[in-house]
Amino acid sequence: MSRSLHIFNPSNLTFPKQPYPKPSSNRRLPATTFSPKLISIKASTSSDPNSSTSPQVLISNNGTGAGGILSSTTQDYDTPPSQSITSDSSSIEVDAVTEAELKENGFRSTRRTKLVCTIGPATCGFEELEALAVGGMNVARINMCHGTREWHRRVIERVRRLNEEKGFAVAIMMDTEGSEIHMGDLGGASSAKAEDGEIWTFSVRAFDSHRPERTVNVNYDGFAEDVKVGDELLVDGGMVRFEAMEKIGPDVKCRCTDPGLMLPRANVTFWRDGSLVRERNAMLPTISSKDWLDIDFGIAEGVDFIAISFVKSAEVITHLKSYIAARSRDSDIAVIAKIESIDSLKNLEEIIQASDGAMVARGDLGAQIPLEQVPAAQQNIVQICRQLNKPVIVASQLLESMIEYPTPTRAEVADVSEAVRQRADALMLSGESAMGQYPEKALAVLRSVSVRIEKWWREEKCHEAMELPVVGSSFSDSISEEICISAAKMANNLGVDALFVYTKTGHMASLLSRCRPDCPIFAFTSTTSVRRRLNLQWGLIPFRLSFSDDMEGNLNKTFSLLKARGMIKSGDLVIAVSDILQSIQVLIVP
Ligand SMILES: Nc1ncnc2c1ncn2[C@@H]1O[C@H](COP(=O)(O)OP(=O)(O)OP(=O)(O)O)[C@@H](O)[C@H]1O
Ligand SMILES: CC(=O)C(=O)O
Ligand SMILES: [K+]
Ligand SMILES: [Mg+2]
Repeated sequence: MSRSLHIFNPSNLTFPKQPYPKPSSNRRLPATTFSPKLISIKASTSSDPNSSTSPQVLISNNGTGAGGILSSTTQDYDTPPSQSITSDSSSIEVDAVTEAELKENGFRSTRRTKLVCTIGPATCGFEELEALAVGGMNVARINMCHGTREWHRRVIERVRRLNEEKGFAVAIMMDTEGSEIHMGDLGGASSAKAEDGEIWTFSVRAFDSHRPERTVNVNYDGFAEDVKVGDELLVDGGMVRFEAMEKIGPDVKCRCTDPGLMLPRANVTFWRDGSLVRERNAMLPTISSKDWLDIDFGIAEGVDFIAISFVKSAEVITHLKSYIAARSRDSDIAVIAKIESIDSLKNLEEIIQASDGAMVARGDLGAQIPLEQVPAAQQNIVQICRQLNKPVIVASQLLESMIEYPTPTRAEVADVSEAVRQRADALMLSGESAMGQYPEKALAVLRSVSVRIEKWWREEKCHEAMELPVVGSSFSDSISEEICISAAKMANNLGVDALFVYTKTGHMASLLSRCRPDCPIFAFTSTTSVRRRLNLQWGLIPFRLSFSDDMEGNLNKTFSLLKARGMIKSGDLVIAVSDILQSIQVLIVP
């Protein structure tokens, strides 16, 4: 398939304009206090290791306020990171886009699927980044395959400034290059067109300034030795194909068999007798020496996620996690395993278990397994992630034609719909937002398709009965899981407007998200970095709020702050859980 072949381009069709107002920096309003009316169902438990009491369920209907039943306090969470807790305890932080969406469309129709945008030359400016944030970008991804560290540092700085000045909580994901084979940077050209039958030279020689015509450099020194005449070369996962004709020292002469556009640093794989050749490159380390430098850069910059390319085993993830833990004592960087190689499919469960999340990196995956196997792999990865309670991103070519055209193909819309229907946590734009002509339009398509499919799914009431195995290792963890499963079920049965979760580390929020309830989940956390990280997870609307161990006080404060901003109203029905008190509370907003 060629990137340049698009049969249908209806330029008169447009997607809906941004429904959101421009973000405002006036985000804080003073609190007023009042008591909520409370119907409480409480599973009172103690996680005190010295206590032998087993959990008991107390059901009470108490219209007088929250105080009476909220007695026991548990401390089963980790100590919260000390950094970035704002001292202003009378405020709540939520971004202007979410706030506007809640006010305009109500709780029910907020978008649950999260959106990741790869930042590149088309979107690296402050205004373009702001437009993406306004358009619903939850996570900005920087790909260390491209650009310099200085370039990436400036992008990170701008996203930070956007968060600080405009109240967004856009998280930053750094994606490593990995040590797979790729082409050089095309000497600064934005792309190179290969036509059918043309002879191109793939060379391990580095070209300083002048790149000879129809010649590309390959980054792997063993390339010319490993390739055999007759092998098939796939550029960019098969977007362009060649056949190896002749080897001359460091050069391999190849004939183009499937024409198309080659992008700088596109990946290269070679196939022999219908299967991928994994000779010496299979021995290359998952994390190269350049990747380690990039990881140090990511830690120093305090990125929220590090995505590791071409993961082969769980060990590399465990190793990286301990490296990060030793280097960055108070910031907690989540490690995302990119599933894009045959080896990662073989060790899928262990890899996902060891990681903080996964990415279905369909671009490279489709160059390593036959294309027709990619959809089944995607469904399997999404399902395992959900079962193991790890966020999952579906990535690559979701709206590929929008790199060039302002409207997607019907097939692309169907593909996005399928990922939403599978209830993946997040969808990702790659070239569409990094170097495409219509980044904001592509984001608007992801947004509108997500909202539409989610609504259809709720209307159809097609809750899949997915078995959710126990993921926690301690008894206290199991209690939290049961509470979240029950709270989500109650929320669906009672048709409540929102689930509230007060969480220090974000764990309780992720357990609720895993249940994929009908209503949105308002996640209150006291830490800015936890708030940003929760932005990757399905259905969570993360707020920053300082809260105490007194749940009655927390609820009063939250209701008054949200009411004052018009984000909830009297009579709304809410279910609240927390990692402070192991209970489920059903509340009517007073
Ligand atoms: N920082 C950047 N500078 C220049 N171009 C970029 C940058 N980031 C992305 N791009 C362009 O956008 C395209 C798509 O981006 P994407 O992040 O999906 O990378 P990729 O090279 O396809 O590889 P992978 O996602 O497997 O790491 C790239 O091929 C490149 O042309
Ligand atoms: C995202 C990515 O790395 C891929 O699809 O290959
Ligand atoms: K990468
Ligand atoms: Mg890849």
